[in-house]
Amino acid sequence: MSTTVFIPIITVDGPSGSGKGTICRLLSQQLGWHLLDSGALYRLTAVAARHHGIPMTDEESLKVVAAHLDVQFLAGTAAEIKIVLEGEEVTDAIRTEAIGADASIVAAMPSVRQALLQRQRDFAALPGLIADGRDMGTVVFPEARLKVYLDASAEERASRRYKQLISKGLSASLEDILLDIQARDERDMNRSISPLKPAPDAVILDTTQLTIEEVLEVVLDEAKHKGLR
Ligand SMILES: Nc1ncnc2c1ncn2[C@@H]1O[C@H](COP(=O)(O)OP(=O)(O)O)[C@@H](O)[C@H]1O
Ligand SMILES: Nc1ccn([C@H]2C[C@H](O)[C@@H](COP(=O)(O)OP(=O)(O)O)O2)c(=O)n1
Repeated sequence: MSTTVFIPIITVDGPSGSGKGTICRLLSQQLGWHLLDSGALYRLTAVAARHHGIPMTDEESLKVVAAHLDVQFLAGTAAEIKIVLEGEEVTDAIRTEAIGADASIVAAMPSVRQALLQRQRDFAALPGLIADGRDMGTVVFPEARLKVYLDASAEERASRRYKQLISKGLSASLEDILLDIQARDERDMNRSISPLKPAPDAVILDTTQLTIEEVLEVVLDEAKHKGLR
């Protein structure tokens, strides 16, 4: 007789700059669970395509790139995960706004999403998984015990991104970032496949006026309610 092992999963979805990555890293540290940064897979597909000279319009070739991504997620210092693509470290290179925009374009292609689906599900392992993305609660892990949807005003999200870039010593324009965020929201929310939207059973949290610590506390409380800690 085979038994199915229950793997606890917390999904965290939401638009760019809502705080998903930050909260997911902290949750993964506090609970000691695995972490899936699904956005990184779409970013890596865009970077690999650029390396191979494939235009972001060529869905047939992009699907092949996504299906054969040669990537390793290596444990680095603290919560930092080192990402190696085709033997080259790309941890920072995949985080630019330009790659974010390309990722959002390839992510609207059904065959690219299909090619990455099983790879994402394979991250589920004991003692548990924190899954960060756009469709974690709706499509990839619909059985997750706790689903969180983080949101914040576009202006607040742009301001967070702006501060993040400036603190890294990069130059940035707040207006350009706001326009980029609005364009990405529009594409991610209105695509025909797996659009960004809260799962019907998601806990929706507007973080515009909340600190990172406050958001973490609410999510940890919800996890406790669901018997996850
Ligand atoms: N509640 C918050 N209040 C203020 N700044 C935040 C908050 N949540 C996240 N940030 C900051 O906003 C930036 C973007 O957060 P991030 O976690 O990368 O968002 P996402 O993964 O949703 O794109 C980071 O610099 C992070 O420190
Ligand atoms: N599960 C996911 C994760 C990301 N995407 C797409 C849509 C996003 O605009 C890009 C980049 O995602 P990522 O989470 O890395 O971006 P942000 O950190 O939120 O700016 O990938 C997706 O369609 N589905």
